[in-house]
Amino acid sequence: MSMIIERLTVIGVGLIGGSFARALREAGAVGTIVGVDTDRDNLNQALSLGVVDEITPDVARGVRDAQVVFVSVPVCSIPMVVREIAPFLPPGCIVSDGGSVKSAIVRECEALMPPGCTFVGGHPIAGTEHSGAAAAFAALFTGKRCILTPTPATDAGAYDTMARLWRSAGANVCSMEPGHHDRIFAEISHLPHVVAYALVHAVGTADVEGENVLSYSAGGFRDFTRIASSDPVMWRDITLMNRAALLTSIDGFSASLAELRRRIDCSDPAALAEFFTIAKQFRDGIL
Ligand SMILES: NC(=O)c1ccc[n+]([C@@H]2O[C@H](COP(=O)([O-])OP(=O)(O)OC[C@H]3O[C@@H](n4cnc5c(N)ncnc54)[C@H](O)[C@@H]3O)[C@@H](O)[C@H]2O)c1
Ligand SMILES: O=C(O)C(=O)C[C@]1(C(=O)O)C=C[C@@H](O)C=C1
Repeated sequence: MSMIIERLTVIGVGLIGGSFARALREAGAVGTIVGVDTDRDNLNQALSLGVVDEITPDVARGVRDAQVVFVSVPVCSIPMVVREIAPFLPPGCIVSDGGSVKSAIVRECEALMPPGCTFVGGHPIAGTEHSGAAAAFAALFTGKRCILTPTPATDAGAYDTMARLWRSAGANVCSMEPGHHDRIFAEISHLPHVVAYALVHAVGTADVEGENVLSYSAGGFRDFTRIASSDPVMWRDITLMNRAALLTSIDGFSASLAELRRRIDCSDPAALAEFFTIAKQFRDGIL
C-alpha cells in the first residue's frame, strides 16, 4: 500500500481514533501520526504503545502541518473541538470525524471550516464495549462498513482522500445523507444500546425475595447485554444528539413489547409462536 498522506492528527486517541491510527500505520498509508487527548494518562499510553508517533495536549500545536485531522471524541464534544482547532488549521487541511451521529455534527462543523479547508463527516460501523488507546487494534475496521456523509459543500478531493484512508484501514466505504444516517442508526445501533442499558438496570434493581438476581446470569443475559458495558459518556452524548430519531425508535420498540406482552397475557400459543418465528427469521437472516 502506498502512502496517502504524510501527516495525520488524531484528536481523541481512544478505541476508534487509536484503531484508525493503528490500521493506517499497518497499511503504510500515513507518515507521522500526532495524538491529542485531554486525558494525559491515555495520551502517554498511546505513545508508549506505539499507536501514535508524537503527542501533545495542545490542539493548536497538534494540528500544525496536518493534512488530515480526525476527531474521535464523544459526539457532543466534536463541534467544540472543531471550533477550537479551526483558527489553527493549515491551508487545504481536511477535518473528519468518527462520531456515531451525523446531522448536527456535519451542519455545525461545515460552518466552522475556514476557507480552503473541508469537513467530511464519517462513521465507522465497528466497535467494542471497551474504551481508550489500550483497547485500540488495527483489524477493528477490516471488512466493516464506514459511512461517509458528504453534502453539496463537500470538496470531492477531500471526500476521495477520506475514502482512500478508510479503504486502506480495511473498511468498505459508502456514502449517505446525514439525516438518513441518523434515522437508520437510531434503530439498528442506538435503540439496542438503550434497551440493553434499560434491561440491565431493571434486572440489576429487581428484588426477588432479597436474592442477587444478577449472580444467576448465564449465556443469554450476557450475550444480550455486552453492549451495556460501553462507555456511559459516549452513550449519554449519542442519545442527547440523536434524541428525536431515538425517541421515535423507542416508541416503535415500546409498541412491539406491548404487543408481545398482550400475547403473553392472553396465553395465546399460536400468536406467541408467530411473533417469535417472525423475529427469528429476521435474526437468522443477518447471520
Ligand atoms: N466505541 C464504539 O463502538 C464506536 C463505534 C463507532 C463510532 N464511535 C464514535 O467514536 C467516537 C469515539 O469513541 P471511542 O469509543 O473511541 O471513545 P474512547 O473513550 O475510547 O475515546 C475517546 C477519547 O477522546 C478523549 N477526549 C474526550 N474529550 C476530548 C476533548 N474535548 N479533546 C480531546 N480529547 C478528548 C478521551 O480522553 C478519550 O481518550 C465517539 O464519537 C463515538 O460515538 C464509537
Ligand atoms: O460492538 C459494539 O460494541 C458496538 O456497540 C458497536 C456499534 C454498534 O454496533 O452499535 C456501536 C456504536 C457505533 O457507532 C457503531 C458500532
